[in-house]
Amino acid sequence: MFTHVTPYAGDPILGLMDKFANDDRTDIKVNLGVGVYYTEDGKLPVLECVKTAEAKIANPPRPRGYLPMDGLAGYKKACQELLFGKDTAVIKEGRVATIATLGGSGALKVGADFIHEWFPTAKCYVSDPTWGNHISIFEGAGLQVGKYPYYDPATIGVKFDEMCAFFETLNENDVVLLHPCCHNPTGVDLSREQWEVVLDIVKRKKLIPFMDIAYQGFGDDMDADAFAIRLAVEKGLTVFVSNSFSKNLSLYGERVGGLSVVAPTKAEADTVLGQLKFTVRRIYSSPPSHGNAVVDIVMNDEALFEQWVDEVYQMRDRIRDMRAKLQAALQQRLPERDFGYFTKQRGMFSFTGLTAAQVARLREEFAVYMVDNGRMCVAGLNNANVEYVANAIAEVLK
Ligand SMILES: Cc1[nH+]cc(COP(=O)(O)O)c(/C=N/[C@@H](CC(=O)O)C(=O)O)c1O
Repeated sequence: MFTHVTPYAGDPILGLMDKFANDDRTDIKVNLGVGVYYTEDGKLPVLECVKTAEAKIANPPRPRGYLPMDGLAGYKKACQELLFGKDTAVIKEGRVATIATLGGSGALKVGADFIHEWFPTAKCYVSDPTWGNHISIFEGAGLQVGKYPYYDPATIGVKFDEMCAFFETLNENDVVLLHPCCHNPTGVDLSREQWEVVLDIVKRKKLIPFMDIAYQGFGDDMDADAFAIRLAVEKGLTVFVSNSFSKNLSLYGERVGGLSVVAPTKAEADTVLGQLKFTVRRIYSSPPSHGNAVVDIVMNDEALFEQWVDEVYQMRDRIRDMRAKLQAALQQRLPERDFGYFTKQRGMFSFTGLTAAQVARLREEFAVYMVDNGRMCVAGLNNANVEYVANAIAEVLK
């Protein structure tokens, strides 16, 4: 019956979790693979603000009825205010259609399905490289997916002129998938000046910008990290924004994300919201109640919101500290090389330039796990393992 079905090769990122868990070497093993924040003690944190919210949810116990297809109103309000700014015109004018989704992944899927249904000739273009699941999700929704020039290993920067020239060749309603901050996997972002240029091209060519922000707060700060999103609104663009609370609320398994679509008019936003709800209904019907409740409580209580922002910045700063320490440790071991990219790159990841063979040696000889493309999740480093990791990288680079 299923003999024609192709075996699944496994996911290059999530597959590492299983390999790491099954690695029974007892001395030291370091997980720099999946984009998850670990504390200095190497543990997944439960944020204080989340503990408070969960205590409220637990007492008195709440029934777990179906949520609306688009999620709790407070959850949607939180997404909009984080992405577009509190009390902004676009929100007051009712031009943002927002739904709660099953993580950022669910937001990308609902958005991709919506685009394929209502813009059937649209193709999707992702940065080269990008988060691998971007390609799978949009192809799975039926869109053809291409790549636009992005990362330049020679400069450890962006192939900006090539990127702009490529955008000039695209057709009306083609989708360009953009990382507003903390680019995955490179950690290399566009400057504010470059965003101005790119979004002017997007506007003139009538492209559909789809901005995927999964690390808000890990770059500079909550508002600065949303600069590109707010600039798109300022330029009068229709923009799709997928957001994730997996990392900045450390709620990976609760599947908390959002999809927002900024429309030209309230009437169009309302129509889009209806179709987004219909798309949710026919994929997973409604979002999970616990994650929705946690986000609603944390984001709409002033004190808890402030506490949350502070906890995110503590995570951000610890990652920055680890970037500096690893860079110094490697520079000391291999002074002839330039490891400046560790502190130039931002967010959770560093694109090391290590080859797949070198990554394999790190895993096999040193039990240091990274994604095959050389991406390192810096949040897996701590003061107990950073020297060990530097030794291992220095060895495979010799
Ligand atoms: C850019 C980006 N967008 C969306 C997601 C999905 O997040 P979620 O809200 O959990 O559905 C991730 C997850 N990235 C990490 C984990 C993964 O691959 O799923 C990663 O890159 O390791 C991203 O890195």
